Amino acid sequence: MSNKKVAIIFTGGTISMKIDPRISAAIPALSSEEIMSMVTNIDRFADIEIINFDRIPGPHMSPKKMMELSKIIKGLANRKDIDGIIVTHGTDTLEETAFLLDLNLFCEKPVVVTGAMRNGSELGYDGPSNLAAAICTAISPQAKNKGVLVVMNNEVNAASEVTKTHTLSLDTFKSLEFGPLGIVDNDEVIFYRDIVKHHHIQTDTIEENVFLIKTASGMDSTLIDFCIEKGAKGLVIEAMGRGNIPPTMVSGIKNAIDNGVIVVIVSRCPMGRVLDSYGYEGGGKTLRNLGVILGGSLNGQKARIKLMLALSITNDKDKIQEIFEKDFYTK
Ligand SMILES: NC(=O)C[C@H](N)C(=O)O
Repeated sequence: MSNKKVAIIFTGGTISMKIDPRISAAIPALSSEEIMSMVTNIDRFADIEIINFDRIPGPHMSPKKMMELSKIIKGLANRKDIDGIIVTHGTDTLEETAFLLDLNLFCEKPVVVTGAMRNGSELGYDGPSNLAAAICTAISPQAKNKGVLVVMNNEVNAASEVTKTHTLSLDTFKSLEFGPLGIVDNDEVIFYRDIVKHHHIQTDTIEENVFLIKTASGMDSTLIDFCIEKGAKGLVIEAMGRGNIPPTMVSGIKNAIDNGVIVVIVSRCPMGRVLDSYGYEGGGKTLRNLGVILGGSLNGQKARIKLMLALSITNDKDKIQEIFEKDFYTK
């Protein structure tokens, strides 16, 4: 029986880096061929097609580039000879790209995002083992129709749930609230649970004029008003707890909504969803009455990606509310 074929799109990140002795710091340096040469025995599992998209660090990734990536993946997914697709990525923004792809792709074939926490000059470079686990996932029939998956440290997580939790641990990608979907063990993927609620946003463009503001005690409306002045189309507020903000920020939210800016509320807590359960000034109920949208249990950076995609298809607040809240809120 012939091998399955996997396309690997290299975008950069620590998985592509080595330490430059002149500056004693990691920079992009490894070619995709050099990286693949360290993934030993892979020819027993799959034929690999390499696509060199870029060699940028995670913080250099942009929503525009994510959309380019999505387009390339759509093309690959339509090819009969490709069984699965892998994206290598800097871990700093990996969850944002993975989530954008998850929302934008309608693809039966496995799409897996991976990276590395240690660069090619460090002891215990984890790029090759993460790539090996990603390849095992990409060729697995069980990984079909699961949405975009993030595979690192032999854990399989859903792009819609996973977040980077640790600055240096190899075990940094966690689905804090619900746990991983599965594991890679003995070159095989084993799934333990599934995602029931998949959201999709069909678009080829992205609205970049969307800002993210985190709340902290005593903050006022200065940053919100600044975003409105700069012509923001959307605003994500990382609120406190269940979705509450300091009373001094309420005038900014009102100003934003009066100016047609779509405002989505998420929580700065790492787990749990927002709800309009508090009625005091700045509480979720007062924000809801002003017209904010509830972002469920998404973190700020993911809610921003979703709002950017939603705003590329409509400016209608009710439609965007439906995009965010369907399946998660009944009233
Ligand atoms: N581990 C990593 O990939 C972190 C790196 N700063 C990046 O995102 O490119």
